[in-house]
Parts: sequence; structure tokens; C-alpha cells
Amino acid sequence: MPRTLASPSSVPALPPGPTSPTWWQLVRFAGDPLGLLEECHRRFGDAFTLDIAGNGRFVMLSDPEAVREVFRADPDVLHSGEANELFTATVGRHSVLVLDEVPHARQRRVLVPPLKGERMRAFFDAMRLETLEAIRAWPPGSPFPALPEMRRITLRVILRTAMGLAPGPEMDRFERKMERFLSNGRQRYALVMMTVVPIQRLSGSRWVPLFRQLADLDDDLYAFIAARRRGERASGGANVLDDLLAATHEDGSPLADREVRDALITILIAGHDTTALALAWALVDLVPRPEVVDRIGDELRRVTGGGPPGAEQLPALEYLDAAIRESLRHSPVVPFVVRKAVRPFSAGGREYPPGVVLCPCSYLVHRREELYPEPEQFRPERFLGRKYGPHEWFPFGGGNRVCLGMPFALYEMKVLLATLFGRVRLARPAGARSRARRYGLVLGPDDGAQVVVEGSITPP
Ligand code: HEM
Repeated sequence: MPRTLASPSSVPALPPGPTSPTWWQLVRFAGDPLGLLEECHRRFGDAFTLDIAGNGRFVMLSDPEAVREVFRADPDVLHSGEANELFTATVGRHSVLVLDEVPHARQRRVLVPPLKGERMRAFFDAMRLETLEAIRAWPPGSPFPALPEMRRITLRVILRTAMGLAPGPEMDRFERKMERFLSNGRQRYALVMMTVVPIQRLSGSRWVPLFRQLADLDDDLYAFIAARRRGERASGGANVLDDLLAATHEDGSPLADREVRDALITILIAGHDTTALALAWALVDLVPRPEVVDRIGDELRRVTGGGPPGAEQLPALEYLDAAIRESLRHSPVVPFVVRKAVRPFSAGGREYPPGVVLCPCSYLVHRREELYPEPEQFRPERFLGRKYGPHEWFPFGGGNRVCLGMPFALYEMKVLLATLFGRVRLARPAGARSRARRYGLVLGPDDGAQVVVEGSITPP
């Protein structure tokens, strides 16, 4: 992100912020993002500016009204794609993540239908079966980190639902290649590395393991897309790829292979680690609270009569739904979203010049006392008694860029947790404590969400 802010007197001043060197702000932003956000909020209030070496000026916004204004802004005034430019080397230049304005709306239009809430029913079996398969191997009585397990389940689910793969050697191969490629970006200081190393210029180089692995994965993806186009590969169930191949743009033209690949890899990347981290957080939040786990168990028994939860019963699991929403509030995966001003823009009564990156900060909004009394407390009931606006609860971002996978992620979390809490009794090992740390750009529990299986729940 270029640093385009000059300081002639006509340029409006940015909100105050730390005056420490920009490289130090980068290191803290990578190493202790939540500590930095809390400290700056205490010192500077609802709007403050971070000057992050190599990344530009980020104005964090935690006044819900300012957030509302940003989410309602015209797409030609605030750009997300430009702020996400760094991802182009991996997700490709046709990905919704890195596009803005008309090209963004064009790609988003084709991705919305396959990921709509109504489509989720078709994915139920894949989600449930992959969860049951994982649980079967969990060792009773010995603590283990749940995060890698959640990653494995969500990766296998997204391979099945996005590509229509069925369990077997081909799916195992994609699983291995995806996991190897993604493990590159999970380091705590990945952001510092990405700032220091000119990643865009190295893009495509076979000398860089990340790009070598991506090229290898791409070879398989293109071959797979071509075979599916020729009708040679039957799909193992409803899937996003078949929809993309059948979709057309508004002018009637089909999607080019490159567009299909970029859409597919975007979904595979965006839809896997984020959901796994949210699930790991959910276990950290739920498991040590017997009153919450008991209530989830009671609701499950009441709704299912003690049998395995069926797809048609999911909407009745209202308390579980509230617990998931509360966990997404309480324990952030993506603590803020980014919008780069390309024209002057005002939010929260302040004028912002082009070049600045405005960041609706869900982490700080989700801790506002007037919205969420005693915000540090974990209370699913908050979400039973009241509906929060899109500028008050936004773990999936908002406006024209709201996460395309939000229905998918909420559905998957529900299926997985309902299956899990209906099958095993989990505990946290004595003394277990999780603090937020970065896994690449996203946040998760630093201990990998240690749990232990205490016993199984046998159906009556
Ligand atoms: C709990 C899990 C997830 C979380 C917390 C999450 C969070 C987010 C956030 C914060 C954004 C940025 C929104 C903004 O800028 O306003 C986003 C964008 C996006 N997410 Fe997710 N996400 C999750 C799961 C998924 C899944 C399962 C998929 C796909 C199946 C997905 C696909 C996308 C895509 C394609 C975008 C880009 C949208 C655009 O730029 O138009 N995400 N997500």
C-alpha cells in the first residue's frame, strides 16, 4: 500500500495515534495486535491512527456510527481490493478480494448464488461426516490441540463443497497440497515478512517455496477444472465449482478458466483457516463453561430427542446459534476490516483525505459497554434478547464487501458443534489458558485450543 499522505495545510489532519517509529508499530501490530488496539483506544479514543511501516496509515474506527458510514460508502470512494493488493500474488487478479468497483461487483455476482444460505442444506452431510470421522480418532483422556483438528475438518469440508471432491486419493492429494501451501502463511510475524520481502515481485518464482507450491497446486486445479468442463469428472455432490462453470456474466459470457481458478482458490483459502480458528475459539469459550455446555446439551436433546441432529433441526438450535455469535464477538479472528479512501470521505464527523486506510474495528466495537455490558464476560444470552445492527456486530465485515462465506461459516460452525457436543464430553486440561496470537493475518488461540475428551455421549 503506497503512503500517499502529504501534509499541506489543505489536507485534513488524521486522528491522533502513537508517535513511536513506524517499524515498531509494525512489529507490535504483528506481535500483539489486540494489546495495541486496546492501549490506543484507551489513550486516543474512538478514532486513532496507526502508522505501520511499509503499509501506510490505518485509522481505526470504533464508533458504531462511523462504522455505519463506512459500510454504506460508495464502492468508488472506498476501496477494499486496493487495500488487499498484497494477496494478488496468491488469489489472482480476478479474485473478489483484490478487485474494486465494477469488476468487483461482476465477480461477486457469480459467487453469491452458490454460497447463499439456502444452498447450505446440500453441504450438511459433508460437514457432519467429516466431523464424525475426526472425532473417532480423538484419544480419550489425553490433551491435544483442537486447532489442527478443526483445520483438517474445515479443509476437507471446503474441498468437498467447493470442488465436489469425494473422499479418496484425489481429495487426499488436494488436501496435502493445500495444507503445505497454506502452512507458509501462518507464522506470527508473517505480516512483517510480507512487508520486508517484495512478495509481488517474486510472484511466480519457482525458487520461492510458497510460489513453487502454489504453481504445483495450480497445475492440479487447472487440470481438474478442464476435466470437469469436459464432463470427465463426476462430482461427489452439490458444489461451488459446478455452479461457477454453469454461471455467466451479465453479458452472457461464461467465466474464463483463470476466473474460475481465482474464485476457487479464494474460497479454498478464505473459507478454511478462518472457520477453523473461529471453531478453535468457540471451543476455548464454550468448553470450560459447564452452564453453557449443559444448556447446549439440553437444547440438543430437546430438539433431536437424543438422536443425531438432522439438517432440518438446525434452525431450532437457537441457544447454540447465540453461543456461536457470542464467541465470534468475544474472540476475534479478523479484528478489523480495511477500506482505502480513493476520494475525500467523511466518517464520524471527520474528513479523511485520499490514501488513508479506514478500518472499522470489530474488536473494539464488540467491547463497547453500552452495546455489550461487561464485554469481557461470555454470555450467549445477549444474542437471544436482542438483534444487533450490521455496524454493531460484524465479525464478517460489512457493506458491499461483507464476507461471502458468512452463511457457510455460520452453518458449518453449527453443524460441527452440534455434532461434537452431541457425541463427546470435552474438558480443558488443568491450567489451560489461551491468548490471541496471529496465525498469518488472522487471530487464534496461542495454545492451539487444548482440549481433552472426558467421555462419549451415548444416545438413549
Ligand atoms: C468464521 C469464519 C470467517 C470469518 C471470521 C470471515 C471473515 C471475513 C471478513 C472480516 C472479510 C472482509 C469483509 C469486509 O471487508 O468487510 C471476509 C471476506 C471474504 N470472505 Fe470470509 N470469513 C469467514 C469464512 C469464510 C468462508 C467460509 C468463505 C467461503 C466459503 C469466505 C469467503 C470470503 C470472501 C470471498 C471474502 C471477500 C468478499 C469481498 O471482498 O467481496 N469467508 N471474510
